[in-house]
Amino acid sequence: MCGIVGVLCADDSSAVGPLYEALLALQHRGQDAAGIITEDAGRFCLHKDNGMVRDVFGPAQLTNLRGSIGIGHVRYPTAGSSSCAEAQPFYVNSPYGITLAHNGNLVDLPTLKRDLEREFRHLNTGSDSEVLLNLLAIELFSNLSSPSHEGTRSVILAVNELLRRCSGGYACVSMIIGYGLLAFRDPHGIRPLSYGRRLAEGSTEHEYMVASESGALNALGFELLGDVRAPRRPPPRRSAGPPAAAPARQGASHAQLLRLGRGAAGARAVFFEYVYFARPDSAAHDIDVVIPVPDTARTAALECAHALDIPYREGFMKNRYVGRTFIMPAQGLRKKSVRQKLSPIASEFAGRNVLLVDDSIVRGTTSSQIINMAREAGAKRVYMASAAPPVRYPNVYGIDMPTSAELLASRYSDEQMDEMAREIGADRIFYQAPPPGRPELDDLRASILEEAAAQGSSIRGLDCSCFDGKYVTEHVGAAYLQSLAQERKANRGDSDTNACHLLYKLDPAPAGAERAR
Ligand SMILES: O=P(O)(O)OC[C@H]1O[C@H](OP(=O)(O)OP(=O)(O)O)[C@H](O)[C@@H]1O
Ligand SMILES: NC(=O)CC[C@H](N)C(=O)O
Ligand SMILES: [Mg+2]
Repeated sequence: MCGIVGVLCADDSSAVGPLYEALLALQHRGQDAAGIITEDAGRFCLHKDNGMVRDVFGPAQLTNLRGSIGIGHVRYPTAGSSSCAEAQPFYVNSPYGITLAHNGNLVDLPTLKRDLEREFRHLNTGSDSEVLLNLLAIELFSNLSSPSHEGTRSVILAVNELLRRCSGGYACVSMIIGYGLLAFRDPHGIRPLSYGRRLAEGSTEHEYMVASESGALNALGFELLGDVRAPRRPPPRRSAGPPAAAPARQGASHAQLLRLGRGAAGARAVFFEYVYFARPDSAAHDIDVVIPVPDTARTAALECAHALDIPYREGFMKNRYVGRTFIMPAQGLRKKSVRQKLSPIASEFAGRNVLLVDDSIVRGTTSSQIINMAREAGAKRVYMASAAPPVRYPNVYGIDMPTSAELLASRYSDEQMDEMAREIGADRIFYQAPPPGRPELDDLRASILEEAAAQGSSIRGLDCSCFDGKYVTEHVGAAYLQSLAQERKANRGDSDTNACHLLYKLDPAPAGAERAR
């Protein structure tokens, strides 16, 4: 998923504080690497590395990040490797200085890389975000050097051209030396990006923030102004409008940031950005207790228990020092971390029939471990429920699940649920499903769109490709998915090696930290 943030403060204020705090608020979107870049008197100050935000930034690093404007990133790798060379933001020095942080995934990467080679750009990593930055640089160069395209307009033209060239899911924040802060999203609006403002302390001037989630804005006291709009469709070649994005020029009116695009109709968010509720199931008669799989599933489990009228109990203690397992980069690490993260409270399981509720089952790593733990703790029968429907198709837009082979549900049809339950050790498995006669994803769509509208979001459609295999962009067909699978096979060893630094960080901290109190 990755988390991105951009901050534009009043001239004499420092951007690094809000950037750092926003990254902490977005930490759950990426645990692999973190980075912040600011601009100070025409120079970029950058610090990035592998690790969690608190590990990457100490007082010394934060002090060096001077300036009133900056962008930041927390990374969950979906392209290239986990190497710290691919931590973000990325930077190029021509035209001017440009830096970019990206959430999402580009499809058709080989073609874009070939194009860049032809245009004499050097790529130093396997990251698709570096490709995006170089495309932006090329387009800025051709537009900024045209005498008829001045300032903001030339930046908008450049972004429009980039949108035309790139397929996939991408939400980006960028800084251009001498121009300011820029934010844009892919034409389908697959990845989220919100923006807001607050009054600078002791001043009547506003400061602005763009972030992957409105939660980061709320946490820092920014008033939510809306989503960064996705253009209605990929704009035609060399067109000036509608603008997809606008820069906030340093020294110029901050209000320019408000012109962050038009025409959000059709914006399409990916369902994984939302938590939703499971419906009661007819098999509720012998369930004694509903137990959530912390953290994300709590809301779904609570609603499920309420609807089934069965007691809700917190049956797992969560180790607060272990992060999200699904976004860890290697299967061995994910498996080990589920055990480190959750431990069963025996009295909640002993002699009971339990319904474990999770928000989703993807590879089945969490469910198989959790079910095992529930049995070890003395549960009589263990049922497993997923608030999301079966995840059967790869995600190519910024979630690291590029092959169907690794997805538990892809190995079983709707008629083979008992076999699937056996694979993960459950007595039965339940998925969110529509009432008879209703199209499969209707309820799910309706509930997410209702909640999004209540939050003032402009989302009108959802990318449900993981459930139905329908991809909204071009280039994603059987051949493309096949090539991703081959690439994944070739790179598997890589990702396990790169996970070592995370194992190191996860292991020693918890016990020591607790004892120190
Ligand atoms: O079937 P899997 O491949 O295991 O993936 C699904 C699990 O991963 C996520 O949890 P995660 O530990 O990442 O985060 P959380 O603490 O927010 O629930 C999600 O909430 C499920 O529990
Ligand atoms: N999860 C993401 O959004 C990843 C961004 C980018 N594709 C990377 O791998 O760094
Ligand atoms: Mg979970």
